[in-house]
Amino acid sequence: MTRDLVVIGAGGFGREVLDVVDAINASTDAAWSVRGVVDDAPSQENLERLAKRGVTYLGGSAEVLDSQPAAYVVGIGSPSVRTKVALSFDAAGWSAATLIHPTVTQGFDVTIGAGSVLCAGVRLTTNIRLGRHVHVNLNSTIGHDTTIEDFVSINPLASISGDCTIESGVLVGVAGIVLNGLRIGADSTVGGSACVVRDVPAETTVKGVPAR
Ligand SMILES: CC(=O)SCCNC(=O)CCNC(=O)[C@H](O)C(C)(C)COP(=O)(O)OP(=O)(O)OC[C@H]1O[C@@H](n2cnc3c(N)ncnc32)[C@H](O)[C@@H]1OP(=O)(O)O
Repeated sequence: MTRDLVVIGAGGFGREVLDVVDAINASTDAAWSVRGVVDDAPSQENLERLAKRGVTYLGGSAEVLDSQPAAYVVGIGSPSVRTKVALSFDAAGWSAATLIHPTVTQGFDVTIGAGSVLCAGVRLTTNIRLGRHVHVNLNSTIGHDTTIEDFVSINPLASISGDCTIESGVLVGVAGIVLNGLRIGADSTVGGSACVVRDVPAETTVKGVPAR
């Protein structure tokens, strides 16, 4: 059955989410019908990019929240912005869609929360928990027995080892590595290409090798 979908965010990740939708539809017989994209302040360039792919710009979130509820997904990389947007759509009775690119591989006993987006080439092994509205970007890997809490963003090529806990609202930058058994505290940021070798407290930015 085809379901109506609204994508929030006309920026880079919002349009990458449209690519995930296209790939799902190509592999599963038009699972989603994209009603359009919501953005409170789209650039002219991004409006032209949407028009070029034949996707309707629906307006800002306030006006769209007044329309008939559909499934929604937030294509915004920032965990804090994504949290606010998702909570407003949830409160208005919209339902979060989970989008998994057909090239994603999953092992035994993996659960993925509503609103999450897994991009091309992501690999999850076994006994993994992903919360709500988690983004796992291109070619990232998540190891065994790891928990990724709500609203986490894992950027491309990141590698989260086994037995890790990534608390809510964390951003792991492009090609970031978290060694096994570690905990990244809520709302922290791991810099691009960092290697995390010890636990990171909440609301902390770490970068470099070893990450500090
Ligand atoms: C498809 C996509 O595009 S997905 C998006 C991919 N992008 C990412 O994942 C970005 C991840 N973000 C980062 O790595 C950021 O640089 C952060 C969060 C680590 C730091 O951001 P800011 O606090 O704004 O740092 P800022 O740019 O001011 O730099 C501060 C210092 O840290 C250094 N620095 C910045 N990022 C890094 C990094 N990843 N590793 C090591 N050093 C870094 C800078 O060189 C600078 O050093 P200096 O003071 O000696 O000149």
